[in-house]
Order: sequence, then C-alpha cells, then structure tokens
Amino acid sequence: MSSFKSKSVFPRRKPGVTPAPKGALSIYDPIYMGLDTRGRAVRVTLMYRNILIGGEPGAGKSVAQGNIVAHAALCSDVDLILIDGKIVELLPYAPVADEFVGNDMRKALRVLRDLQTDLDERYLHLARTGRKKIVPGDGFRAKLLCVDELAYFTVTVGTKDQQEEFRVLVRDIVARGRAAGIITVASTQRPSADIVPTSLRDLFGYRLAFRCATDSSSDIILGTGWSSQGHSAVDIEPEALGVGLLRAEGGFPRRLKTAFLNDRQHKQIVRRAVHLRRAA
Ligand SMILES: Nc1ncnc2c1ncn2[C@@H]1O[C@H](COP(=O)(O)OP(=O)(O)OP(=O)(O)O)[C@@H](O)[C@H]1O
Repeated sequence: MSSFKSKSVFPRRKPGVTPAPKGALSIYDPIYMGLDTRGRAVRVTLMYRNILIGGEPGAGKSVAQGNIVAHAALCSDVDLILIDGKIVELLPYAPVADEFVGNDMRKALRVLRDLQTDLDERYLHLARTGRKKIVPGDGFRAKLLCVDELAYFTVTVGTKDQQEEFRVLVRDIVARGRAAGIITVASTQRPSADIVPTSLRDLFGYRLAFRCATDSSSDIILGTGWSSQGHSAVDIEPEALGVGLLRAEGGFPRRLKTAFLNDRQHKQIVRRAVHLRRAA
C-alpha cells in the first residue's frame, strides 16, 4: 500500500485560526447521519467525542461511516487518518487523507504510534496552558481517525504482539483523544467481547448498532442492559438496510435510517474536498 499519498507526518500548524475557505464545513458542526422514525434529521457532533459502529455484515456500517468521513473531508479544520483493512471502503478518500492505511499492519502501527506521540504533545500543551481541552487557535488541528474493521487488525492479520499493540494504541487514542481534538470512528462486523472489550467500548460517547445476530452483540455496541429494556438491534428487520439504533452518551437508543451517498456522490465530494483543502 506504499503508493498511497502520505504527507509528512502530522505537521504542526501555526497558531491562530486561518479563515476557512468559502463553503467549507467544520468538524465542530453537527454531522448529518440520516432520519429518525418521525422523519426528523439526526445529527451528531463528533468533536470531543468518539463513535463505535457495529452490526452484521451488509447491515450499513460502511455507509454510516462514509457519511462521517464525507463530512470531515469537506471540513477545513480536520485532518483525516484512515485505516481500512478492507481497503475499498475508505480508499476513495485517500486523496484527502493525511494518512491512508490499507491492509498493512506495520503501517497501521506506525501511524497509530505517531498519533499517540501527537496526543502526548497535545496533553503537554494542555498542561502548560492549564486548560482541559484543545480549542481552535491552539495550533493543533482536529484529527479524525477512522478504523474499519477493528477485528481485522486485532484478530486477523499480524502477530499476537502486533494485534495487542494495535489494541493498546487504539484504546489510548480513544481514551485520551477526546480532549486533545482527536476523534475516533471505529467499526466492526464482529461485536464480541474479544474485539470490543468493555475497557474499549465504554470509552465511546456515541454508539451506532446496525442489525445484530444476538442481543449480547447488540449490547456490546449500545451498552449493557439495553436489549433487556427493549432496545435491541436484533429487532431490526434483515431487509432494513441502513437502519440502526444510535445512542448518545447518557441517552436512549434512537432508531434511524442513515443517509445514503452513492459512489458518484462520494467521488464528487472528494473532488470538492481536494479543492477546499488546497485552498485552506
Ligand atoms: N442508508 C441506506 N440506504 C440505502 N441502502 C443502504 C443504506 N445503508 C446500507 N445500504 C445498502 O446496504 C449495502 C451494505 O451496506 P454497507 O456496505 O454499509 O454494510 P456493512 O455493514 O459495512 O457491511 P460489511 O460489514 O460487509 O462491510 C450497501 O451497499 C447498500 O446497498
């Protein structure tokens, strides 16, 4: 995968807020995810948050993830770090990514280690300035880390040591990233305790469960106990592609149908994002 564009790693930008190019979005803006059962728009604000997306194969995870990445690509204030074990889901966004990693464990680990170093720098900056979170003007741009599919890197490829390092790095980035302006979007088609252990899943402020095979898989995404209260992604009809249960920190799961961008629309968004990012 070495032919993918790879800019110098995590450049530090000059302090001060550069005016956004005309028409650019912001990662501080709510991201449009789709419609709820009453036809109302569902939006999530991912800045200072993370989102875990799970569900059985073909249920709609990549489409949901694509909506988030599309929004982020059109923002002038966030860098994209895309890790895609399946390669094809996020590849269209490689031209606007600071880092794109395909099915390459060594590169994935290198990129995550760099991100962890960046995280350390951000916390040092917070400690020095006596503040609790990174804000615009700090000289640290927001970053969006998207990992598709967690299981690929934690159980399928690489050695046991590499898989463990991957798990530890992702957990640290999810745990400390919030305040530091590093957002994680992680997807899995295997919502099981070994892929998404409690120590990891509890760190996600947003959970999005598409159809799951069992109540326990659904609970792994949404949080323990929701299925026994009648909120289970098992109840989503198999033909209801793109229908999921979205739960925000402290809230009830809310049924939504995600917005669907086709390949042509993604291509158009990437072209626009390339233009916006050059102008930024
Ligand atoms: N919101 C939606 N509206 C219409 N169709 C959708 C929607 N979401 C998903 N689909 C349909 O379902 C198909 C599978 O969706 P998607 O690729 O997102 O599944 P997935 O959960 O990522 O699967 P896998 O785990 O195998 O990668 C899409 O190609 C599309 O045809």
